[in-house]
Amino acid sequence: MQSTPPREAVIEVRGLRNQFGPQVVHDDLNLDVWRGEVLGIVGGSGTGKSVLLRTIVGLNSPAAGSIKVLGVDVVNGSEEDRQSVERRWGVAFQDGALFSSLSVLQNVEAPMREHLKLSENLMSALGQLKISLVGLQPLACGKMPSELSGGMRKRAALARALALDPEIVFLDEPTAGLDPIGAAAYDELIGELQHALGLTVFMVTHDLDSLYAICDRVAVLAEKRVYAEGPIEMMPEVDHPWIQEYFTGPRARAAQTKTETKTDTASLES
Ligand SMILES: Nc1ncnc2c1ncn2[C@@H]1O[C@H](COP(=O)(O)OP(=O)(O)OP(=O)(O)O)[C@@H](O)[C@H]1O
Repeated sequence: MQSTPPREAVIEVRGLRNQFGPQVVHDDLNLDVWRGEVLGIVGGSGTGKSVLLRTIVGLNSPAAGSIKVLGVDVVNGSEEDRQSVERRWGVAFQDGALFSSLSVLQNVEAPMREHLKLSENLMSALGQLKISLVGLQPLACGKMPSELSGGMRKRAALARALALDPEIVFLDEPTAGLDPIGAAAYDELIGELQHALGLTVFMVTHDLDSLYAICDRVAVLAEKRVYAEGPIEMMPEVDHPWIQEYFTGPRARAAQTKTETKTDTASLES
């Protein structure tokens, strides 16, 4: 009998507290993210989803607690350790946060320029590869961020997040502002990349379609902590008003039906 290999936590958050003045956003928050999973972070508006992401990637200093990413303490560890682990993750923010004065290719090259010593030719070739990996046409390489559609900007941000071949990708509201077809295409892309590259994906989202389509697990923020975590199918059983409303409401039912129909069609085709 084959035994399942033990799960490896690539992110370990313990006793996290985030506070802005008198406002406590997180209090004793704990979370594990497993290697290779797509984890969806959900919760009502203002529950601190983005703050959690920003704290893990070092853009916000917590009031208390520890965070280990790939075994490195990114809160209390040395700057050197932090920098070494930073290269092993990529982040794509909601609005893309691309450098407006750089072309798409230059944006994707930027992390390589900062962290690697590569020739211009190699950097350009790798940049073009990442850009094609996210489904953008070669023509997009020379465009400026202001010349891109919202969906293209998100893909360009993803290409930049993939620049250093990361093990973990953080996505903040990746499908926000996309039309349903664009959002579904983006979900598919994330799913494909996750399988092909063995990525761990930490995704803050409000999008129920994404949660049903690509997330292995969800973690729900409520009451200043991770109130519930597990496969999405378990969420309707959680006794919390927001979780009940979110996961059993008409939008959740529609998203679930959509995924079931897609799975049925796929199994008929195979
Ligand atoms: N730098 C900051 N200074 C002060 N307050 C902040 C700061 N960053 C976030 N907050 C507050 O922390 C709370 C959580 O913010 P966050 O953006 O993480 O919420 P969210 O769950 O991502 O919300 P949404 O779903 O609406 O995007 C909010 O009340 C916000 O105003």
